[in-house]
Amino acid sequence: MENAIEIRGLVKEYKDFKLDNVDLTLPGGCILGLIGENGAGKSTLIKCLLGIIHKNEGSITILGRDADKELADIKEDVGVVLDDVGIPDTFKYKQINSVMKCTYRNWDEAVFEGYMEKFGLPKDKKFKDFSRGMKMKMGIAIALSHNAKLLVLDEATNGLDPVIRDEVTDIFYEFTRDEDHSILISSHIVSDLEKLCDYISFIHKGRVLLNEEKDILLEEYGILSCTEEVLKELDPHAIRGKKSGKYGVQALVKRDGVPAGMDISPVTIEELFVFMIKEIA
Ligand SMILES: Nc1ncnc2c1ncn2[C@@H]1O[C@H](COP(=O)(O)OP(=O)(O)OP(=O)(O)O)[C@@H](O)[C@H]1O
Repeated sequence: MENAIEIRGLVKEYKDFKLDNVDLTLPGGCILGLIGENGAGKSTLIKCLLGIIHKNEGSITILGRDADKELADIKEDVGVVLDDVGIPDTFKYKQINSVMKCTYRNWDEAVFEGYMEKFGLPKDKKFKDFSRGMKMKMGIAIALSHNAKLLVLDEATNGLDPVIRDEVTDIFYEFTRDEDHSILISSHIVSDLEKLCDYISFIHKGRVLLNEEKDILLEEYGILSCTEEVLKELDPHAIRGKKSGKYGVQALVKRDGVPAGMDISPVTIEELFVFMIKEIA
């Protein structure tokens, strides 16, 4: 199975910010979650990927094709939801449908109508009168209605209520059931990403800190609760972050670097991220 996305040596420089030599791989049929603090560079990375902004250096391959040369063609196969859904204010369902019909060769009106109903979106309301959640749902409905092979979602589930988020999560999951459908998704709702993703990427200050299979991360790391004294005895390489509290220390540890028999509890992806970022901040 070919990779859905391959980014190599990506550099994008702004005056006060640099995406610095980013490598990222999304294997076909998988879901990759991009996690990073505000301003880490997630949207910049996604915009470079989609050719919305120009990169300074690096190569990007999407669905096996060179993004520098074949972007227009590639876009047919990529469903995109960005923070700003980008629909003109006065448009209603009918106009949106007409424009999308002209935009995408594979636009499927019946599928779009199905999502309008599923998401409870009104057909007679102007886009500007949609709530934020409704706007995001519209973006997702469009992205899913042109037979895309890859979805690129930047904060696409923000503003959705928990029930709809759960529904949308199931839809994304279904989307990648077959091997040639993949998703790149960024979100601050890390618990959703933990449920959904096969791969996790941490991005911090413009650098990719980690790009790993989720199950491997959850298996390899754990939280050790102990005293400062006990922690000092451990191999410093096994300790990836710590938090001191009233009753001792909590440390993020690599399980294989810590002696057997110590009481290590499972870690969540959110904890893993917070501990790691605090350690290097
Ligand atoms: N057009 C621009 N000109 C200058 N700097 C920019 C521009 N666009 C983004 N930046 C800077 O690039 C950095 C990364 O921004 P980006 O939007 O990629 O972060 P993010 O990880 O998506 O953040 P958030 O989680 O807050 O959405 C920020 O410091 C931002 O100010």
